[in-house]
Amino acid sequence: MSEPDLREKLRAAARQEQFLEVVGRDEATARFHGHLKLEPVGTENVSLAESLGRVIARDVVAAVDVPGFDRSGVDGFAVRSADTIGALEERPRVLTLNAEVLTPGRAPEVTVEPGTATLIATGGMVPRGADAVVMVEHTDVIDDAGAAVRVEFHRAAAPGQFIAYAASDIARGETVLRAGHLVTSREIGVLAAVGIDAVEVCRRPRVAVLSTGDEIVAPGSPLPPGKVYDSNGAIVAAAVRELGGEPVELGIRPDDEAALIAAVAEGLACDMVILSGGTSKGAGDLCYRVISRFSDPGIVVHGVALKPGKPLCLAVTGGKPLVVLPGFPTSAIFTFHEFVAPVIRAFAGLPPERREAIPATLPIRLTSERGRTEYSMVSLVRTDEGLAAYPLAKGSGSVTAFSHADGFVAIPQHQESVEAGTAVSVQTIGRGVEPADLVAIGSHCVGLDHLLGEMQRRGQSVKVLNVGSMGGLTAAKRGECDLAPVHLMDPATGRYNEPFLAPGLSLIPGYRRLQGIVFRKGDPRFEGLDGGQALAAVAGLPDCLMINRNPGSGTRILTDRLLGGAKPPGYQGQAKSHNAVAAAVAQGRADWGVAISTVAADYGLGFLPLQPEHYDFIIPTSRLDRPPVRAFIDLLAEPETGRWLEERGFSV
Ligand SMILES: Nc1nc2c(c(=O)[nH]1)N[C@H]1C(S)=C(S)[C@@H](COP(=O)(O)OP(=O)(O)OC[C@H]3O[C@@H](n4cnc5c(N)ncnc54)[C@H](O)[C@@H]3O)O[C@H]1N2
Ligand code: MOO
Repeated sequence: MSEPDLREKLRAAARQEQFLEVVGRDEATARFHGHLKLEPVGTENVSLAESLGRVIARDVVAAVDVPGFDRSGVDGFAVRSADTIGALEERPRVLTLNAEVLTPGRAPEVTVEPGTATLIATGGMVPRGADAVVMVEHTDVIDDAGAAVRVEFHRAAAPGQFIAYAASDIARGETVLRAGHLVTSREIGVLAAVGIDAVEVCRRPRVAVLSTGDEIVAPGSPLPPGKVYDSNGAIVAAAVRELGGEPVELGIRPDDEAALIAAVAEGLACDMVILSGGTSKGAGDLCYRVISRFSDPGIVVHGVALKPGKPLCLAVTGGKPLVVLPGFPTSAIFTFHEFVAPVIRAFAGLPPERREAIPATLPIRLTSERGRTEYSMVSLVRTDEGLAAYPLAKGSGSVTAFSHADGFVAIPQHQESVEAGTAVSVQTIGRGVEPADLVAIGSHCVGLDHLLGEMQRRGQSVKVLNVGSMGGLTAAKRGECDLAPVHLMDPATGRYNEPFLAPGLSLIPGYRRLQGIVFRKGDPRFEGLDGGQALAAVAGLPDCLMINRNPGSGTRILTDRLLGGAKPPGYQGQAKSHNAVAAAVAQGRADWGVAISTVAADYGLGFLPLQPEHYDFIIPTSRLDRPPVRAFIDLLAEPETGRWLEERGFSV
């Protein structure tokens, strides 16, 4: 980059387009809603079949009775019930058969006079005079040549027996569906029953969805270094559809003011425009500036005292909402659901969402930033004492924090932490909380992913929380999981996992993963050496950068042991997973690190074996006999599992 270019970028970055005024959540909602008409954007007539998934716009009143006539519920004889009083098997009543057969759809012509009966089928119209139907099973026909056909009745009939009276299901003039009702197959059945073939539904609000940023790439394209797939566009468009709207996907626009103004103007042909990214303070954050071009009234909120979601920008122009969601995926979708979804629902004719808050206990301490109400996404697991709410502490930049969450816990603006063991209220997201058959909390491994995938294929639902080996051990001690996958080396003895067992915990041996040095293939500083030689060599190479692991991780303990107190360049770096180590080496941010062989292979890296580590399963002993746990232990022992693990570079 040329010197003038650099200076220009720096000036832009330092310009600090301030948030207008950071406001609280209620204030933000009030300002936004104050400029909007929260009602359906319009209605349209659609055919009955097309009404599936739509919202009824106007109360639907039945124009006919259902059933439309007094209808027989059985195959038998229509009678006057009084004629059957006292009928018994051994003393039947005998009635004369009328010369009419009432099949469904046939209007009766003959009145059932006293002493007579008419043959009627299920669904037939009950004739005048009759007030009951007797099942054919409880009758006998007397067919003497020359005489009128007579019928013997072996049972008395109560008045009204087996007759569904006209309008007993739906009465003409009755409201069968109310405005705001979502049409499912069941509603379609009701509409059809009252003869409706077209229905007035709310028009789906059209919502333009736009992702911004030079770094954003559409899924399906190759991903150059430093670029990011557009997940916001996809999740927002799908959420719009879920809420009864029609997304109009405008795709991705670069950080270019003119292009963005044109895109927003195009989007304003819809009922609402939603952008994401570029609303904070970065050098390329121009959405705020773009939106400020639009008036009547224009921006009403820029900055909310929430985490995630601070840079949210809410505007209204000509009655249409114009929203910039923060770029970070969890911030984007969280603020979408908090501020935008209620507006889409109203535009789509849907009533406000009913939300559920359920009590749970926080198993670990949560810290929070002062000054903003912080919403921590949590995953719920069942324990003997109720639900435990595990924070999915991946931050606003994560996609999975929101997508994997069962709900969230709010930490008030002025609180800095919530202690472990605190009772919290969890606001659930979307679906209800379904307890999984098997809960695994601990260290992640692709081998375990395979095993759990197999469990799922066999019909057992699984839930996995990757919190590291230590976190898994603690969860097992507290009875929060069925299994804790761990690889903890005792620094004193070099033994794995077993030294960490506590009373009430059992150890099920898993498999071994080969730990070693990962490096870029062809690097002459490593090629041809063995692990030990490489470790000795790097200590003396000042330009050979290491990427280290976080203290407390099994790999860090091993690395420290093998380095014997040496601290090669890069020792202070702290990647949190095998994959993060491999990515740093593959991308040249570091030259070497310690990771497992399977991950080295996935990243196309060179690998110098150091030693195997034991990846085992700690299981609360009280849960050993749970059928899903037994099934998991059995699966581990299957020869096919062993073969799969060996193929992937693990040893059993
Ligand atoms: N100096 C400050 N920096 C930041 C502040 C601040 O107050 N001062 N606020 C932080 C907060 S809080 C958030 S949230 C983010 C939001 O920033 P922007 O809304 O401007 O978003 P970008 O910078 O464009 O992107 C952030 C992040 O998200 C990725 N991204 C963007 N669009 C998409 C997409 N469509 N799909 C997937 N991922 C996307 C983008 O690549 C960035 O990694 O700012 C903090 N910074
Ligand atoms: O508001 Mo940002 O969403 O804290 O990360």
